[in-house]
Amino acid sequence: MTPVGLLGGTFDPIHYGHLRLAEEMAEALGLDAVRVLPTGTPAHRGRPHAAAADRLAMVELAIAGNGRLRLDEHEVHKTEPCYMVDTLSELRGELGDELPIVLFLGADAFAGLEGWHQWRRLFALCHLAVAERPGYGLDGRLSPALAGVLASRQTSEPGALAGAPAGRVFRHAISQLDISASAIRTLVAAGRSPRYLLPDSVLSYIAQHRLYR
Ligand SMILES: Nc1ncnc2c1ncn2[C@@H]1O[C@H](COP(=O)(O)OP(=O)(O)OP(=O)(O)O)[C@@H](O)[C@H]1O
Ligand SMILES: O=C(O)c1ccc[n+]([C@@H]2O[C@H](COP(=O)([O-])O)[C@@H](O)[C@H]2O)c1
Repeated sequence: MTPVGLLGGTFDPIHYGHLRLAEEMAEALGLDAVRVLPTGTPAHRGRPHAAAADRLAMVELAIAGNGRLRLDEHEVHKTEPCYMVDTLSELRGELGDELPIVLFLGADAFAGLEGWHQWRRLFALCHLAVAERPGYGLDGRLSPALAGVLASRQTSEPGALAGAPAGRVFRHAISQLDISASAIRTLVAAGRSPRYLLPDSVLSYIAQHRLYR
């Protein structure tokens, strides 16, 4: 069964690092659909700088015209903290237990996985696809628990993810783009240009709505 991809994020704002992660991981795994899931109220970090409605609008602008990327609104309208295990359980209720779901993560997010709510349950709900990210090498730096997860669950075989609904970890080296939402916010706040780090349509939205000043 062709798995469905899921890219969660605060997207404050969405940028080319996110978009290349979605595109390259989907291509590597042969996926037709990736759900792009902006979080409403993150459980794990401070309140986002832009309102949920603005982050949602920027995601819509960024993915427009890419038939493989679809907005997923499961979290963005929620005012209570969003936990991925809950979102995945909701998705399982809608998509069924058989469809493989692949959660895309940058290496920084994977390295912090133990801090996630009921993190071990994730492996019963989805696969993980972990992308290398500049400044966040994984080898030799993981906690014993996460190193154990890789040792027992890692695969470099896309077919292993299609053959089961959940439980494997696929690692893939995507284009290394040293782009972060926080660096973009810092540039905007300093009156400097973040152009070419994110789509022009998103940049225009930021300017029009005077975000991150
Ligand atoms: N440049 C990048 N390369 C690879 N993965 C990335 C990149 N930027 C973000 N990601 C991944 O995308 C997901 C969502 O990231 P998030 O929305 O927090 O963006 P961010 O740029 O890390 O934000 P911030 O700087 O505010 O922390 C996470 O899994 C993160 O690891
Ligand atoms: O469920 C959790 O406890 C949890 C803890 C940290 C992060 N997440 C999710 O991981 C995704 C990436 O987080 P972030 O902070 O890099 O935007 C996003 O979808 C978050 O909701 C989820």
